[in-house]
Amino acid sequence: MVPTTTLLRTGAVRTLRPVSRSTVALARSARVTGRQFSSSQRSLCANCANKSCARHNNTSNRVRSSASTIANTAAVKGSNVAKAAAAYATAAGPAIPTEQWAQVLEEKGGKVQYKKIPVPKPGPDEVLINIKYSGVCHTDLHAVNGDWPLDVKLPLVGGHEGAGVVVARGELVHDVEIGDHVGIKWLNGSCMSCEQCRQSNESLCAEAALSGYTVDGSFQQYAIGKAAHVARIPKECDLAAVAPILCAGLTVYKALKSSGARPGQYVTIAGAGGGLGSYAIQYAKAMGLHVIALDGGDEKRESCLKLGADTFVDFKTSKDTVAEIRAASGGAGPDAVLLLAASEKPFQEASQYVKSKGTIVCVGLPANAFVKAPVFDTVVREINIKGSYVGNRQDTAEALDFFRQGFIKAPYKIVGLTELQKVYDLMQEGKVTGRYVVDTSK
Ligand SMILES: NC(=O)c1ccc[n+]([C@@H]2O[C@H](COP(=O)([O-])OP(=O)(O)OC[C@H]3O[C@@H](n4cnc5c(N)ncnc54)[C@H](O)[C@@H]3O)[C@@H](O)[C@H]2O)c1
Ligand SMILES: [Zn+2]
Ligand SMILES: [Zn+2]
Repeated sequence: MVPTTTLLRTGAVRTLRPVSRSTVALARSARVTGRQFSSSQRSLCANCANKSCARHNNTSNRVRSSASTIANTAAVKGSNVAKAAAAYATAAGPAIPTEQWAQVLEEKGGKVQYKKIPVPKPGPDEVLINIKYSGVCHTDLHAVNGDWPLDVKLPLVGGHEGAGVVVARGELVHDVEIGDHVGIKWLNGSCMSCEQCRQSNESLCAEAALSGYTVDGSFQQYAIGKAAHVARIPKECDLAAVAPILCAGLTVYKALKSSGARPGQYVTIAGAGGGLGSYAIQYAKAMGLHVIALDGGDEKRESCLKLGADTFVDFKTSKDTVAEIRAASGGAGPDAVLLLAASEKPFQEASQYVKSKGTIVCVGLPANAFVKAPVFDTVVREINIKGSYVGNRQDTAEALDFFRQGFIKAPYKIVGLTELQKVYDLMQEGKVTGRYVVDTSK
């Protein structure tokens, strides 16, 4: 064991308690940044919806737009030449290679392999995205381990927090331009016509395609997304910093909304030092909540308090987490609990400390786990227990807007896509604080 450096978004390098050599190696190779965006980078076109803005009126974009217009017009005419032009509206866009680097999982429980694979072509209602950065979520590790009761595509390119630039689009896509910044999120596509889709519960669609699970995701340089579902990323947002919003940020933002917690109330966040947890602290603070962070170890304590948590409870050293959480919320217990950990214990404990009439939101997905609550308490204390699963397209837009406004500055560490396996190894050991983001160019 040797001392390591833990690099947080501030860019400060601090010596913390000893951790394993793999942490050291990864930390050394990580390019660390917490920069969201500088004011000079803010463009005039807030989210590039304004097609008459200066950015859209530059020559190259005019050429690209006219290329796609020709392609779309041609598609309507239906000639063979026209169809060929329409199928791949890249005329003035960047050259698209036929091969690319990707991390591929060949077998359940195996190691990911960094190798060259073909660049996919978008279908009529899809876009091809040059992925620049992708966050690494614990869900990606569940996919590798195959520990959920849901089949994984094999071979698989994982990843569902991919931020990049549109380089090609199918002939039915009219509202995403080549050059737009978009994100691959967990929900890659859904049928858009079933009852759940009609009610904006797209993640509950029986036909849902899941990025990096049932379809290839963002641990590759070029990924496909359904145009209707890709996240629209404002151009002023740094693509590395915004990547974790596409799952971690979106998921915890929606879960906080589902909890019904109001400004001034208390929320306990279990798993607060991890990826989802770090973002949950920031969203909760931006919503005016008091935050009680629950996680283990000094590195996570320091990170949670730095991100704005009012109290930290250490599940590894506390003699009575229930009593500590109650005390931190003034005795009555927190109004809301977000269960974000990938372990079962917090799911068994939350009903003991949540306030009467409070809400427990289950988000983490530990394998083979159960939620436990005494029926008597649940009834006479009117405890609400619910699940929350990512978010819909509107939740995505709202979560991104919190980020765009500068409220969300959780720590992330950038490493090359080549180092994905090392990130999985650290995550398996519970040693990831905040989020790792992979750079697909390295
Ligand atoms: N519901 C959804 O839509 C959704 C979306 C994304 C991720 N997830 C799931 O959420 C879980 C967390 O994902 P992540 O990327 O944040 O993982 P992560 O590994 O980054 O963080 C998990 C955190 O939980 C902490 N933890 C472990 N045991 C604990 C305990 N007993 N008490 C308190 N904290 C404990 C760990 O120390 C770690 O900091 C995963 O199971 C993932 O699959 C669900
Ligand atoms: Zn995720
Ligand atoms: Zn549907």
